Amino acid sequence: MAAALTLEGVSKRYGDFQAVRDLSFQVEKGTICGFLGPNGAGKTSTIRMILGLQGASAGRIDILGADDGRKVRDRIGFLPEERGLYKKMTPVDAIAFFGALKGLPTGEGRRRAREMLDAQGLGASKNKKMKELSKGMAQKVQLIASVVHRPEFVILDEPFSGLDPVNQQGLEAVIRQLAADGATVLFSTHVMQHAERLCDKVVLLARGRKAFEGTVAEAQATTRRFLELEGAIEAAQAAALPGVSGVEVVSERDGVRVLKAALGQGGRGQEALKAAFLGGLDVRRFELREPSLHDAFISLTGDNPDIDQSVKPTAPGAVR
Ligand SMILES: Nc1ncnc2c1ncn2[C@@H]1O[C@H](COP(=O)(O)OP(=O)(O)OP(=O)(O)O)[C@@H](O)[C@H]1O
Repeated sequence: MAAALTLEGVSKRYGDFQAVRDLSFQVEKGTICGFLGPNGAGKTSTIRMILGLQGASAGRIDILGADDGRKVRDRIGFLPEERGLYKKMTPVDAIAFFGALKGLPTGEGRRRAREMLDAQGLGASKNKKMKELSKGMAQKVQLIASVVHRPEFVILDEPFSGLDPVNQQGLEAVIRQLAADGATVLFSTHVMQHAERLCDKVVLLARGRKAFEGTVAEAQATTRRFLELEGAIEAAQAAALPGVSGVEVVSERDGVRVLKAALGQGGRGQEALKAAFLGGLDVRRFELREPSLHDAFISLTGDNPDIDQSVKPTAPGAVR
């Protein structure tokens, strides 16, 4: 499959601080790629380099056949992390305005705006002022504004942040539809569940370095299955079960613990359960669990994606 985006050995320095290190990955045409990592991992810096909004300190970027995102800006749709549309505009005007910036005639922009707002359940708000919309509605409008010109490549920086679960689901549907219509989508997030459901490929970033590139299933296969056990069981008793390579106490109440027992490579836990019952352990509940992408991230990087990795840059005069 042809690549819509290729990064080769890309790095970004802000003064003495290295935000992105030797990053290489590809996004194939027509696929959905999740760009995943904690806050501060370097996602926004990379996206800005892809768009040509800031130069790379080293390395090469090819987007839609161009060596600079600015050369193909009309073929790209971008939802920035910082949101905000002109408060006094109506959604239709705002969307048409952004379309016009990408070369879409205003009349056509307004027509598409109405159609897309209707499809997103925002028909009743079409002619309100932006400042009268809820945050979730405004975010949907901004997403529509970023894709109204039907770009070949859509880049969304943390598109799920600030949305309630219903709107998050709606956004997942929009992203799927964009790819079904032939667009290539790259979105950043630190919430692994969205990527788990949506992505053909994920690129995991930790402290500016790539920790993994591949499918969600491939990422999950790098980490082990585990048994979740509940009962009056000591961690040491669980650790002694056959095939168990490590035990974590998830919770404990009145001597009843929930334990997470990691299984060795390929382990299915039958031996451990058999030994637990034969040994008379007080097992009240057990479950064989597949690792989530979140588990895979932790095992691949040693980092928790929920923990902010932002480090204050030491360079004098460096500004975000
Ligand atoms: N213009 C800048 N000058 C100096 N340091 C910067 C600048 N932009 C980003 N950084 C630093 O680079 C690191 C990576 O930031 P970046 O915004 O790329 O991460 P991120 O993964 O997108 O996180 P977030 O989701 O919080 O934006 C952070 O430590 C940040 O403080």
